[in-house]
This record gives sequence, structure tokens and C-alpha cells, in this order.
Amino acid sequence: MSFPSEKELWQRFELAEVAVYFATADKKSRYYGFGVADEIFSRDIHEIATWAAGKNYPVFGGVPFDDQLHTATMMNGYFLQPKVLYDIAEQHLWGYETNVVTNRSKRRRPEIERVVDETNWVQRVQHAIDAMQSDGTKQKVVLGRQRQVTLSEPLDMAKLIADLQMTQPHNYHFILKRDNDIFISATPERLVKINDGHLATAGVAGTARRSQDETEDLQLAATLLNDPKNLQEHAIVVNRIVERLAGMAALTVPKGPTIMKNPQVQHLYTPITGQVNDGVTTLSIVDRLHPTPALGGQPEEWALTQIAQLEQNPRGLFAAPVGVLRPSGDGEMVVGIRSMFAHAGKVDLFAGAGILADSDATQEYEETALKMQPMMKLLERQHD
Ligand SMILES: C=C(O[C@@H]1C=C(C(=O)O)C=C[C@H]1O)C(=O)O
Repeated sequence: MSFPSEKELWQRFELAEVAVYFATADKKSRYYGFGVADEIFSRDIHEIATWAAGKNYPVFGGVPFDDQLHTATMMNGYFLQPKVLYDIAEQHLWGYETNVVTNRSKRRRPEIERVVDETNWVQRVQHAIDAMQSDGTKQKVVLGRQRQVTLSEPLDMAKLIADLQMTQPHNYHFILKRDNDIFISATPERLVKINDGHLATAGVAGTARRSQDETEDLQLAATLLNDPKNLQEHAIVVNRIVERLAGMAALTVPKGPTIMKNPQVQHLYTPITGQVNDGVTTLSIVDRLHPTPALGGQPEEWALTQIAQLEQNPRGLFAAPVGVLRPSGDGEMVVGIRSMFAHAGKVDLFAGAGILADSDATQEYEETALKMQPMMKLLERQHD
């Protein structure tokens, strides 16, 4: 059998009941998996680690953001060992082929029928700002909101993956499909990669918009690199990562952040690398780091309580660790932002922003709107 083209795999994704697609930002790893060899519904990292260690090839999935229960089972923690797994980078096939159906009937193109945003987000964010202004020990909380989009037809996944690769070429891609539930993320943020003792993680926090005009775009980046609020927001993340990894790895940490550019936004970015101690695995780092203050806050317990109280819906896999685990304990987990979750004719989008005592709630709202654009674009393009 010759190795299938990616186009064929997109068609197959469209028809499969259970499927996964994971591609790293550097495109060095790119996987498509179909069917179920084994699966686990769990939010328990130790249970998942034991399960993954017993497999003979990589598994894919995610652990939920926090303890709140989402209405969809998959959003509460799920890992899949696909029946057949195509490793595109290595041109390697794991598992075995079954019933490959590629005949796709003509279908109507999905149209956006309705968009519903949460109300009172700005007021709720203001509560958190007030709490931080009256108590200096409360430093940062990342508050998110969800948007519900109604489509006229189910998503066309073949087109969606093609569009994802075209519109978000430099981000991670993660798609997990189980029957009618589909989680999709085009995230710039790596939580952890472990490869043969080598660790890579990153602080990604602090945001400015992009501009079509090159001079203005550079100006926005320069302002971001010198903005006290964004630098503080960023430093809280880097400091936490360094503090939590002490005793697990010898780290190399750059002196200050650089700029990471995405099509819609630019971020302060600090890549952190190191050598891990014996026995340290991808999931043991996830256990230590998640949620970093890039998606949670500082102090952690206070921020998680704020998130549970002020956000209208549980996050599930939104803003949560998602990715690939290898039986050796190596793997790569990214942060499931710039994401959406499709279920029964509806699609929920998620975006959040880091809130500090001197944040402007309306500006933060605008930032979350920008962060929803990558997924909105994919939905709009479904009709083309
Ligand atoms: C919460 C999100 O993004 C996070 C928050 C950021 C910020 O507030 O500056 C930047 C990058 C991410 O760590 C999101 O995209 O939904």
C-alpha cells in the first residue's frame, strides 16, 4: 500500500467517527489517526500515564482545565489510541487499516445562522479588577468567555483542516473528533515537550494586535516589549514555570521576552529549555505546570476560584493541556486555546485574557474578540 496523501486523509477525517489530527508549529510532527484501538475517559493524570505507558505507539487527547464538569464527556478528559495512525513526518504507519471509506457524497455547505456572545463579561471582569485593586496579593487572573455559533450544517472537516493549514500555518493544530463532538485548536502555546531527556516549554502571555502596515506592526511590537502591564503579566508566568520546575530539570531561561507573531495577535514570548532529571515524563511536567498563570492566575487557588465563579461555562478542554503522549513518557502537550468545540449543530468558541489590577475590562474584551478570529475565520470559510 502506498502512503496516502494528506488530501486523502482530510477526506477520511470527514467520514471517520473517531479521528485525531495533531501537527506541531514547526511541522516536524504531523499525525492523523482513525478509529479506536483503545480509549480512556479520565481526568486523572496518573491513571492516564499508566494507560499510555502500556501502549506500543502514541496516544492523543487532553486533560480538562479544572475540576468543573462540562456537559460533553470528551471535554472532561479523554485519550485515544487510534486504530491506525499515520505519522506524516516519518512516513510511518502504526496499527492497521480497516474499512477505508473514501466515497464522500455531495453535501450542502455550512452557513453561520446565529452568533450568541455572553452578556456582562466586562462587568464580571471588573469584579476581578476591583478585587485585585483592593488586595495587592491578588495579582493576575485569566478570564475567558465563550461564543456560541449555530451552523446550518455540520462542519466540513476536510475543508476545515485544509483551511486551518492555510490560515494558521505557524501554530500547533489539534483536532479530536468523537462522533459528533469535535475539539479544534490552533494554538501558539506549548506547555511541554519532552524528547529524550530534553525539555522545552514557554511563557506566552502579554498581547497586542497586529497591523497590516509593517511600520505600525513593528511599533506595536516595540510598545508591547516595553509595556509595564504586559511585562508584569508575562513575568508572572515565567517565574511560576521556573519555580515549579526547580528540582525536576536544569533550565535555560532567556533574560527577557521576545515577540511571537500570529496572524491576528502578537505575544510576549519566552522559550524555556532544559535537561530533565531521570524519570520525569511529559505528564509529570503537565501535573506540575498546569494551569500556568498564562491561563490560570496568581495566586493559583484564588484565580481558579475566580474562574469558576466568574466564567459562565466550564472550560473542559478549552485552555487545557492537549496533545500526544508516547509510551516512553516522551510527548508534547500544548495549551488548547484559539479553539472551538462543535457538538450537535452548535459550535462554542473560547477566548480569554490576562487581567491585572490596572487592566481595562473593555480593552480585554476586544483582545478576546481578536483571539476568537482564527476560529471564526474557519467557520466563515466553510461556506466558500
Ligand atoms: C487565554 C488566551 O491566551 C492566553 C492569554 C494571553 C494574554 O492575556 O496576553 C496570551 C496568550 C495566552 O497565554 C486565549 O487565547 O484564549
